[in-house]
Amino acid sequence: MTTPGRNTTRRKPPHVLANAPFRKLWTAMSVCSLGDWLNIIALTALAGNLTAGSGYKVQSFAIGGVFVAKMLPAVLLGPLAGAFADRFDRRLTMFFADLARFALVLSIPLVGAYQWIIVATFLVECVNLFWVPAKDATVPNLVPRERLEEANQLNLLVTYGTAPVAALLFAVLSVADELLSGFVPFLGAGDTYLALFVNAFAYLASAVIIFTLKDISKATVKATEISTPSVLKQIVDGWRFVGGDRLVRGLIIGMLGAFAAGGAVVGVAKIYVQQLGGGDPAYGVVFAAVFAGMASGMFFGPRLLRELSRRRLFGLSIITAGVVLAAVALVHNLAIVVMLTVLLGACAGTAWIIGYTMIGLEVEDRLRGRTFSFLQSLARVTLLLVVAVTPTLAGLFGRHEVVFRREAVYVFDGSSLVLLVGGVLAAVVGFVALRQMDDRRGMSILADLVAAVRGQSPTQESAEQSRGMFIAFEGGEGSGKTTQSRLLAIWLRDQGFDVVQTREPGSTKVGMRLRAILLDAVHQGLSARSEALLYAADRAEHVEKVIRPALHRGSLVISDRYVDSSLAYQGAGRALDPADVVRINRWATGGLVPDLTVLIDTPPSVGLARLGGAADRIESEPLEFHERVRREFRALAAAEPDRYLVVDGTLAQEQISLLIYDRVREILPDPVPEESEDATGTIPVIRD
Ligand SMILES: Nc1ncnc2c1ncn2[C@@H]1O[C@H](COP(=O)(O)OP(=O)(O)O)[C@@H](O)[C@H]1O
Ligand SMILES: Cc1cn([C@H]2C[C@H](O)[C@@H](COP(=O)(O)OP(=O)(O)O)O2)c(=O)[nH]c1=O
Repeated sequence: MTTPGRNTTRRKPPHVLANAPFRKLWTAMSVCSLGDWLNIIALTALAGNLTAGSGYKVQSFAIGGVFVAKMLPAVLLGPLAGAFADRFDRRLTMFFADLARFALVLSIPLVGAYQWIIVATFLVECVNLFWVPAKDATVPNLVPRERLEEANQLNLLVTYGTAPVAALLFAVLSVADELLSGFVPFLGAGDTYLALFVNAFAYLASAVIIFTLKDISKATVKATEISTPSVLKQIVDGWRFVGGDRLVRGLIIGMLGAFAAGGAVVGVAKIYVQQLGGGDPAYGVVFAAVFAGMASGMFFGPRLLRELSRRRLFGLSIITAGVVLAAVALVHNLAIVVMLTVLLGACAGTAWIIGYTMIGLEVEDRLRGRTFSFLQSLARVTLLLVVAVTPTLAGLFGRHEVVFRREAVYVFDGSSLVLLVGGVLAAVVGFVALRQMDDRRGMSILADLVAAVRGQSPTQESAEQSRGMFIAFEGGEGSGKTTQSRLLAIWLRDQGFDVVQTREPGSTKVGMRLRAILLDAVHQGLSARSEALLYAADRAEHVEKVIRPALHRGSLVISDRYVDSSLAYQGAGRALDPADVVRINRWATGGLVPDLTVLIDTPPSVGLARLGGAADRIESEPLEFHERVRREFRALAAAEPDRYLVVDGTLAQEQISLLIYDRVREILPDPVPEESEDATGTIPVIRD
């Protein structure tokens, strides 16, 4: 029973950060993330600087080694650590892990040798393997179920959002390091020690925060359920499930290409920047540029070129990323490289977010979860390979100078080569992804792009671009569309054309059910919007299953009613916003427009009088409704006289037919001269 006056709706739980224990954990997470990123940047820079005197090759290998040491533990030992998190107290696990990381990172400047960087990096990552599942398993204990997604998003935000912050912080600390080197005994230019100290103290700060976090209850959620099985097993299983789906295949190939392009820059940034005369601060800036670009791509990308098909934007952004990457490789100017890197990141971020959203929206439920986890494992492995392999490859290639007529020397080194090859590969991958999943095949991408840049809707597909021809009949009730479309079909078949005669609504299996709902006089309560959507749904099915395949076969398609009926009946008749009706129908039909629309213009009083039998839902609308419909049909035809034939529906049937034949004859594809038909006796076929 409810008490009057009391708010009976369940109150929304407060924001997840209002929850003090979670806020503490999140703060610790943020600090650690910042430390992690600082760690990878500082250590790769340090590895490069320590080996600076030993030549290009050694230096490249040294940097690649740090990346490998960083990534290897997760791939090799991931599943073991999850089990550990369930068996021990999570607060203490995290606390001691933080202390261990603090000590290990602090030891690096104290030892100051390359070998120790590798060992310490490997150990820090091993410790991370305990920290992360303990943290992941703690979140569901602190946060109510309905807030879990929000918590995960915040988690993701700090995991990647701290990267550009750390990179810029690194740039600042490198400058400070250099400035202070004269006064503070421990510091020297290029030793990145200041960054490592900040990194170490971030772990210490996290340890203190975690220690005060007394509310972590004993395990109710098992970390083993959260942490993933072996990465390799996930990938193999995942591919078995999703590899057969064309769309998913295209998405995954493309997203990995985007990811790898960003990874290639990160992998060789240190040596490349050094070749361009930049020091550690510049390295920090390039690193930040990749992530800042990615973040802006993820944020702005989906808002970009709204009129362009998302699938096309996806493919195009990867191709652009590839081209930009190649430009990064060839342009040896630090400032331009930084700007291009932001652009590269933005393209990669756009592709990634569009791909992610598309998996969410278009991949069937059964496959979606697997697709996401497959993608994440694969992304991790790809990143590992890319950041580890790129500096190594760069090292193998070495450094070459190209001399142009003695005046100009162009240095082409391994890092340029790797970036160039990476760019070409990314462009190819983008191209493959586009081919795999293009939803506007046969339509010019350039024209779409130009239209989208101008904020216009994409060029509509005329059936001419496929091999067949598409004629639609429109008009009010009883105007004679059915009669005339049948006669036209007979006339065309007599001439040997392959004709598909069809109508809306109800020419497909699903369409028949929709038609029953739409025209059944019993369904009086249907709202105008659902009516418009149901007609559009019927049309989408009609276009995809009947019209488009027939056009691709080269047939002539004659449809009794098409999009204009919706504009007239739902737009004008039901007074919906015409722009909305246009938009949903463009989406439903993929922009397919008839080559010719025949409007049989008949006064409603005449047409309705011709109809016998019970009126269906729409026929029984008042006369005024039908007048509005007629006016709209006429207005549509007047706006595009080239694509319409308007005939007076009160004329005699035969007269109307002749007018229609005359007009259709003009646009018939490949008219076969009568003599040749007589001569060969062959049936004319429609070709381009
Ligand atoms: N030009 C015309 N003059 C008189 N009656 C016609 C004409 N065209 C069709 N009819 C008749 O009108 C009725 C409705 O025609 P139909 O082709 O089914 O129209 P629609 O498909 O537009 O509702 C039919 O009985 C048909 O024989
Ligand atoms: C295709 C379409 C039809 N309709 C209506 C118009 C017609 O009353 C009905 C189609 O029924 P139908 O019996 O095919 O009528 P007609 O012979 O007049 O074509 O559906 C719309 O309102 N919107 C649409 O988009």
